[in-house]
Amino acid sequence: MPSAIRDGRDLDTTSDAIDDVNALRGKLWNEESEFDEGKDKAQFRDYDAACDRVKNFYKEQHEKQTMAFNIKARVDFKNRERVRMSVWEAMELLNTLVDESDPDTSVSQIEHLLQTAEAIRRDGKPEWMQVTGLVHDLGKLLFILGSEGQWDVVGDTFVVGCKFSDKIIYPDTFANNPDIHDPIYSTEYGIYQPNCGLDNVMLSWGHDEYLYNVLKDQCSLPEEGLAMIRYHSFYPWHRENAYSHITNDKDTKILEAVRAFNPYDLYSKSDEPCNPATLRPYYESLIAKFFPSVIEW
Ligand SMILES: O[C@H]1[C@H](O)[C@@H](O)[C@H](O)[C@@H](O)[C@H]1O
Ligand SMILES: [Fe+2]
Ligand SMILES: [Fe+2]
Repeated sequence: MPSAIRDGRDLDTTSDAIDDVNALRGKLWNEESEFDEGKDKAQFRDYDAACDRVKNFYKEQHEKQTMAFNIKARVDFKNRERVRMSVWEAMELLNTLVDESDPDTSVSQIEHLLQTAEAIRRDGKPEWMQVTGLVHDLGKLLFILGSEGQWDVVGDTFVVGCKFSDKIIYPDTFANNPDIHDPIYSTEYGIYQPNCGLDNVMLSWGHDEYLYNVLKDQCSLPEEGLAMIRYHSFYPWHRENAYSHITNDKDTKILEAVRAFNPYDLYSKSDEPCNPATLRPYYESLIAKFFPSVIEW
């Protein structure tokens, strides 16, 4: 393995390291993963069979994630007072949240983060991807730091500003979202140009968007790691192939990375529980390679 990847340092600044990542990308993304198949894959994300907690969550989210709300959320994000905390402190703080949108896990958030990272590590993936797994849901801190509820923090994401895709789970629950009556937002392209690319598209506000914006200038994860964070909940795109009319070639490239990450996030939910105390030294050493000791959240 090239040294820059093994050591995991300066991945965003040295072009050698970026070449190393590119050279390995094909290999990494295409290998078969070895998951503990405790639960059959078809049993995950079964929203028909989901309990009322999950159904009510999405009904509320799909009604309230309007374009107006999304603009306000971004303005509030820019103007917020920032809390300073280490990555591990953030993991511990997050542990009080029970995610109402998730039909597949009731384990604590710290366990989910460790299960994801451990599954990536077991498959021999590089350190930057392990640590991406470790932090990918830390955006749920939004709930503790100031959100309106869970509906603007967790759950799958989708595009706002154009017609809501029927590839989003429970598509009928958009019936009470005022944007479906907007003369522009309700059209296929809405405010977007054909194939403008996801960089120019507004995704529903939540833990992915928040964490991406917090970390993009405060870590040395490669572009693929940041994409895994930003788009991991964007199932209508990465699983259902929606939105090809507004995505571009750059998105097609990062889609591979997001898809490579997804099984670790989803299927590790049935793995053995992890012990945070035992794993902490290993992950603290990885955190130190990619993040400053204190992050402004
Ligand atoms: O319920 C889950 C959970 O909130 C995850 O963190 C999110 O990434 C998924 O997209 C969602 O389905
Ligand atoms: Fe998530
Ligand atoms: Fe997750």
